[in-house]
Amino acid sequence: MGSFTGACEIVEEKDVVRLAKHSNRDMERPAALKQGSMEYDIDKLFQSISIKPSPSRVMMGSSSFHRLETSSSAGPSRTTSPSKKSAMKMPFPIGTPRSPRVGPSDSISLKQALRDLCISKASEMAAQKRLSKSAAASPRVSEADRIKSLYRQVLNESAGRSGLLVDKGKSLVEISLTPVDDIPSSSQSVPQRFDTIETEPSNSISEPSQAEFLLRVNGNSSGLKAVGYQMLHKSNTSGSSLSSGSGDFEIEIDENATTSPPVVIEDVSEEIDNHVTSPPSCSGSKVDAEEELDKSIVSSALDSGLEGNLDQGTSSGSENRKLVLTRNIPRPKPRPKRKILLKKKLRIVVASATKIVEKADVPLEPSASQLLCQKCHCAVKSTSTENNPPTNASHSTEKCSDGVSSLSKNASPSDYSGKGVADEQKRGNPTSNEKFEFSLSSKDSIGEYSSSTSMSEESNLSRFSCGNKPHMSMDVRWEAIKHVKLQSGSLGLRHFNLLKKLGCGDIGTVYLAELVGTNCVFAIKVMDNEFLARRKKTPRAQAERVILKMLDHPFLPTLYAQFTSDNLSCLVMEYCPGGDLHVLRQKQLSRCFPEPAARFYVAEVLLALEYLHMLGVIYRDLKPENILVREDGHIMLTDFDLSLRCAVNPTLLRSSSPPGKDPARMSGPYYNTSNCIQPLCIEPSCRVSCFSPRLSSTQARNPKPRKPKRPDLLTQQQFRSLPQLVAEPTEARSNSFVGTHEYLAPEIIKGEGHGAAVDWWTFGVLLYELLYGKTPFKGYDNEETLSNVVFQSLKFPDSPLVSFQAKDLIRRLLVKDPESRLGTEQGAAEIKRHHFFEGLNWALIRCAIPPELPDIYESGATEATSPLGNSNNGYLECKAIGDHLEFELF
Ligand SMILES: Nc1ncnc2c1ncn2[C@@H]1O[C@H](COP(=O)(O)OP(=O)(O)OP(=O)(O)O)[C@@H](O)[C@H]1O
Repeated sequence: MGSFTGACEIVEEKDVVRLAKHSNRDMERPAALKQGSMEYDIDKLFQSISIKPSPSRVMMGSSSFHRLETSSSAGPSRTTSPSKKSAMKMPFPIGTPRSPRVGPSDSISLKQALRDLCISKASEMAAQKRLSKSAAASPRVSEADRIKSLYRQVLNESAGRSGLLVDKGKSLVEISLTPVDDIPSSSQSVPQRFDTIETEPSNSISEPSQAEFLLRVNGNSSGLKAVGYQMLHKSNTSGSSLSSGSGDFEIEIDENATTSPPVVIEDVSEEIDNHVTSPPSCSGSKVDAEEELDKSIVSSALDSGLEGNLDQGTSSGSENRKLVLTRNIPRPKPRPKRKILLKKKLRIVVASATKIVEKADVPLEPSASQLLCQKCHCAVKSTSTENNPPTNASHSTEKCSDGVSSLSKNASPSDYSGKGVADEQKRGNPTSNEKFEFSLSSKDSIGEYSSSTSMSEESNLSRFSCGNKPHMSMDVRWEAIKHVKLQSGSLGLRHFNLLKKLGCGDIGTVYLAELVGTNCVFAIKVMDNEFLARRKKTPRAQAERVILKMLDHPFLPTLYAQFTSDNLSCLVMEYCPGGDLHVLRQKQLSRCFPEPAARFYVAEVLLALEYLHMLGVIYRDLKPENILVREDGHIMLTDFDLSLRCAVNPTLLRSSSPPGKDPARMSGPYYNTSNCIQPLCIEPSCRVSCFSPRLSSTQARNPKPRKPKRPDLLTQQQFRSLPQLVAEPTEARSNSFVGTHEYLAPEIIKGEGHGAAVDWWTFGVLLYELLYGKTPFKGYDNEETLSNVVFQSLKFPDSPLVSFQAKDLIRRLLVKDPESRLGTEQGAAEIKRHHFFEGLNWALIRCAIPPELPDIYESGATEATSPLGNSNNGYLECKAIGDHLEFELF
């Protein structure tokens, strides 16, 4: 292009327009050219060009023109030249501008030709420019596209999840995000954030005509996303919801809720709207443009009145950061009423979430989750130290008919011996886990597993494995154990001073132990794994451990930790200083409990059994020896190695004849019609007597229908006619020969298969023993005892005097046919309704004053002997050999 002496620029369209606009000259233009068209503009431009070419120059111009034409068609040299900055700019040879009217006609035709060329070139370039503009996506276009695509994404997501209606045509979402450095890509993060909102129950979010989501998060940028999610999630779990009928949602999330005052959030949607629709000030690369957009939208929101600081790199925890999700649909100006209402609702959501965090954070530093999980993790962690992790000791679910020595109804009493069972076992019951072993005394537990409708060892446990023990959550012993674990990494026997041997059972020895450096005492059950394996009792130990992990009930033991030290499996449990009911009964005058005391104990046992059954655990080893007395005089049912785990299917019974009217079960004259078992009748007082005076016998014989004290309370009759939820393993069956001779249910002895009803049989035996000081079918020896259980009818001694109600309950429980036994059909609820428990406030029995308080064992940490120490006060049968402990377990 050096042939041209001068250069003008064909400038961009708008400049041309500007030029044309500002030209004061009266220019000729072809009539065909439309004003405002490009041709018109070029023509106008050329009118301002004065060309006076010499012939040579004309030639040159022609050749140049030719070249120009060529290049315009093919354009390799020009368009591909790297030296050209822009295809938009084309040097063009011109001379000093002169009037177009001056000059010969050839110059006019040249001018005309040039004008035509320029028009076509300009059109071409304008087209190219348009193309390149759209490809490069000018910020303004990209904003709109991006926002639209985000909106579509969001709406699609939300529509898919919560059934929100998507009005693609009208709705537009502007999403202003927190600092860009938090969010790598807005298109990635936005749906995620929105998702957290949409995880709320769909029915709680109604489609608003105008919706505005405003999340404010106080916190640093790194934690922002997680906190936001977590809190929303928690608010979800807390049952609160984001709801709006009006369309405005405002959520304030304050990470430092305790320190930061609530922030007033104002409506910024309008400002954001304005910003989005106005072109950004400048643009660099596409990414820059998007970042800029994000920043500018947020800053626009801030400028418009939002409090806070969006300093991206330097924000501190105390600074407020805002996360604005605005779903913006054209709407009338703000409606403050709605907003206030919703703000309140949503604050509740966030407040509840915050509360959870605060609560979790309070007790101990490093984190809430640590504390929350500690209660379960203490066991979990200890498990990790186990040398022998639990194996799957699942029992088959099929019914085994030959698993035990089954006694036919015609069998002679002499056949009722454990030997037969043992022989059967030896013959090889493939489903049996354990050999039958004779109990040494009629009160020793018999443990022999056969088949059963039980669950696998660890199956169904996951829901408990991370469970807390809410009723013991304030127990300092959790903290003590956690502290030791944190310090030492794991818990072991070395952390305990063994103070005293509490008792020795079939599978282990129980010690009173003090956690070193604390005043916390525990009962540690120590089991020798080798011994268990040799005696094939490992499954029993595992069963017990699994069940203990599940429990969280005031009348059942709390398992604080479990670990294996030196091949010794240890269960760290709550210590009961009151001994067991067997010992306690021996201490009573005439070796039996007064009826109120017996009623108190069996009532608590009944609640424990009910809970176990609901968990799908059939206890199977009820006896006074396994009922321990806590420090506060209440009971604790222990020893689960013979328990059976099985599935429990809660069923809703709707009976036309209320259970209380069942003639087979409830026909006794004392069967009460007013026992209060519904929570509505609970009186809100603590330390109440859980027994109220019974009806006098005349009253009882002629029970009058009682008026409910309050009209809003259901009468017992009405209550009974309501559907009843039965969550008992009523269908469970086992053929194992387990239990204690004097307590064995007839169906176990007969080997007919047994279920949860065995616990109601043993419950009857227990009540009998507590009241009479002996079991009902005790024979000269075990054989005779078993025979009596199956054949002998129930008799009551003349002394001590026991109420009719007590005898009636015992009679109904000690029904030999399990199908007719009280409790078989509806579980504990049936038994609770018996007249014997009339007036008992079941819900508050744990607050009732127990019959007696035990003498508390003074642990005396200083007197205690550590198993690793030198001194031995005679309590312990263990000694330290280096780092190892030697136990005399049995
Ligand atoms: N938490 C506890 N607090 C106080 N004493 C306890 C505790 N747990 C168990 N004991 C005592 O230890 C003795 C043996 O405990 P346990 O019954 O658990 O052993 P076991 O081997 O399972 O017995 P079993 O032969 O009945 O299966 C019990 O008689 C009881 O007196």
